[in-house]
Amino acid sequence: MRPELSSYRHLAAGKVRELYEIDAETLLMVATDRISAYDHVLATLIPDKGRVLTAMSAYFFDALDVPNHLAGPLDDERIPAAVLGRAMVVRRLDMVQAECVARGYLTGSGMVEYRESGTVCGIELPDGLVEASRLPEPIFTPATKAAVGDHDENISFSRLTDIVGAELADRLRTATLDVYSRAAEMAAARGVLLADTKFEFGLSGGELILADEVLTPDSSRYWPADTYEAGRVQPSFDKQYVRNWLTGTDSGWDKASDTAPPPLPAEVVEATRARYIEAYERISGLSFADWIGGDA
Ligand SMILES: C[C@H](c1ccccc1)n1cc(-c2ncnc(N)c2C#N)cn1
Repeated sequence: MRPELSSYRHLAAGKVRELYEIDAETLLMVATDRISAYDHVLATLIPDKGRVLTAMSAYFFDALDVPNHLAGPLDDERIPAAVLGRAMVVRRLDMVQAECVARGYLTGSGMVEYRESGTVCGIELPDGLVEASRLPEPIFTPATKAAVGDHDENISFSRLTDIVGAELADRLRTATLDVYSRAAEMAAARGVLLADTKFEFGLSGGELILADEVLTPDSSRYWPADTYEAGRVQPSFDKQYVRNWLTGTDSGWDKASDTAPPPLPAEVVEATRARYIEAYERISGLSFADWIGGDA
């Protein structure tokens, strides 16, 4: 008999995720069907988003032979029925207080910084790069962890060294770039570009452990390879329908205003759900219909 979610102490809430305590050594990380866009958590849920993103993390944890924080199978008996398929039982770790970001392409905050200084996190880049340029090689661009709702702040490797020490900073950089490169190669083989991704690591007995969600569309930028063209903002593989509707005339919403976005129409919800499933199936080669949970 599976326990009720209410039997676990709620520890933390992210924009779209929840963290619960199972016991002193074990946590339950739950992915909700919430979606965020333009720094707002939308009022409309995307059915199965939590399950798709959990399936994506589970796929990569399995495919990448990197020590990770999973403490049980994705159908572990400790997972409540209400969140089966969108929750992971994980080891409680001493989390490294930095976001470990790898970038293979120039966009987002990296592009903003490059325009101002020709560098990203203190890393000098060639002249003449434009929005979505592929970088000569992937770069490690750490950031400090922001409070929920705030933006992470990009920091230099030297600053990271001040925060976590030189030895751990070097291990974080190596692990981040290694996992990014392998995942990017896997995705590219299936026609999807992994532009950048954010990892979180923890420590257990001095060992570096890959934690949090990994290589999901919420922690990464995925672009369709067949429409890739440097020099313009690329369409998000998963959120473009939402972005286009919110910034189009039908929504009546002004992105520059401080007002909450309106609810999404059913056709945008369904198209977005389908894109999340397509991303998972294309990248993993697995069928989402075979994933656990749902109809809980
Ligand atoms: C950012 C993320 C979070 C998720 C869900 C909701 C709010 C925050 N989070 C993960 C831990 C964490 N702490 C100890 N051991 C771990 N294995 C993990 C993990 N993963 C702390 N925060």
